[in-house]
Amino acid sequence: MSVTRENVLERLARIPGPDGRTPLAASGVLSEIVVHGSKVYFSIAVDPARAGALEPLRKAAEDAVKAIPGVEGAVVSLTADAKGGAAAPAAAPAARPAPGPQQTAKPGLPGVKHIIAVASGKGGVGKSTTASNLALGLQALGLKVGVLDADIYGPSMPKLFSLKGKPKLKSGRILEPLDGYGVAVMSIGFLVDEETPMIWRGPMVMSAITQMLREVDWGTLDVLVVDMPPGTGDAQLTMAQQVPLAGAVIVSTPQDLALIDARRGVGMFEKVGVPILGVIENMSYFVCPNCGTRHDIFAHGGARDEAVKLGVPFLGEVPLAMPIRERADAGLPIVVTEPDGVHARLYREIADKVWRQLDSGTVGRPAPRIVIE
Ligand SMILES: Nc1ncnc2c1ncn2[C@@H]1O[C@H](COP(=O)(O)OP(=O)(O)OP(=O)(O)O)[C@@H](O)[C@H]1O
Repeated sequence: MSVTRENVLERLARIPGPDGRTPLAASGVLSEIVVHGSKVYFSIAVDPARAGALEPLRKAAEDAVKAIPGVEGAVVSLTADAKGGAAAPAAAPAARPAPGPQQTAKPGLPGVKHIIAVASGKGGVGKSTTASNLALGLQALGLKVGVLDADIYGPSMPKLFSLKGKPKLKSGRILEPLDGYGVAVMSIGFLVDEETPMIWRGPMVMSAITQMLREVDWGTLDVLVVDMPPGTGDAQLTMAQQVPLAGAVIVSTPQDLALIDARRGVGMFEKVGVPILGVIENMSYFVCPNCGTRHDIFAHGGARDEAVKLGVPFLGEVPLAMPIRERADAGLPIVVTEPDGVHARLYREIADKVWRQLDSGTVGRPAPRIVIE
């Protein structure tokens, strides 16, 4: 028998919702219900302050759905609703600037000092490669670092950190991150088959991210780097709103089209009050490995100009270089496997600029321009 959304709602009508009276199915807190073959996925939006108390409700809903004939698996998670987020206790990192106009106070992660996003307006600009090398660059500064692969549609961290296998369950629902060159890594790629991510949409994406953020034992971290899904659509906006971000790094290539998207990325974070830590120009130029001649294939310098125009810091240029691609694709990130090379140095310098802002609490403010009259 094939399972339908109605079967699921019928079961959920028998369980009292978060107020203890209204049936869960009618309480207006359910996300879209996704039925994929014999598996069912949905989330329940709750006030984060009540998340612990409502865990039995989550479990009851999951068990009820699993009991439907034909259902082989169900994943039900609690997700923070916007109203609840605003009422949540203010445990955000100390260095965090005052929330912007549309930003709500989101509970921070215990033990994690700063959470930063690495984002791009469009796909394929090297966001994940940059995120992994930035994380390792921060580690090279002597910091404790984690990476959360939130690119739910195309998780790359398992490959970039050469990690396979499933995270161990620590206690209850809490997972242990995997260790990639000393960095704590969590990715949806560790948890689901390659085929599965495509069905995660809208609220489901948020629910998966919330779980990976809050139900993982991150330990003590100076920085948690979140590799965002590319683009500036609803999923990205929701994530930027829900994750307690100290700031965002935007990766762009220098072409006009990529820059338009990068500008949208900056706009998206600013809209939700997340400061921009800066822009990185990736694939900025190409140095011929044979003759050493430099070629500005994509019209170099566009991202620096754009950063100046937008009034956000410019963090640095990373060239289009075969060793970066070869090592990234082989799971041997250049910052750790060629630490004395010119590329590792570039990433460390970028990491240093990011860390200085986080550590000094001057996030998102560009360096003052010195004018000589
Ligand atoms: N500076 C660079 N020099 C050479 N190759 C690079 C550089 N940065 C990234 N690449 C390569 O470009 C490809 C895309 O990079 P990556 O997967 O990091 O991009 P992305 O923006 O995260 O993509 P997606 O949006 O698809 O997740 C990879 O093969 C990667 O090795």
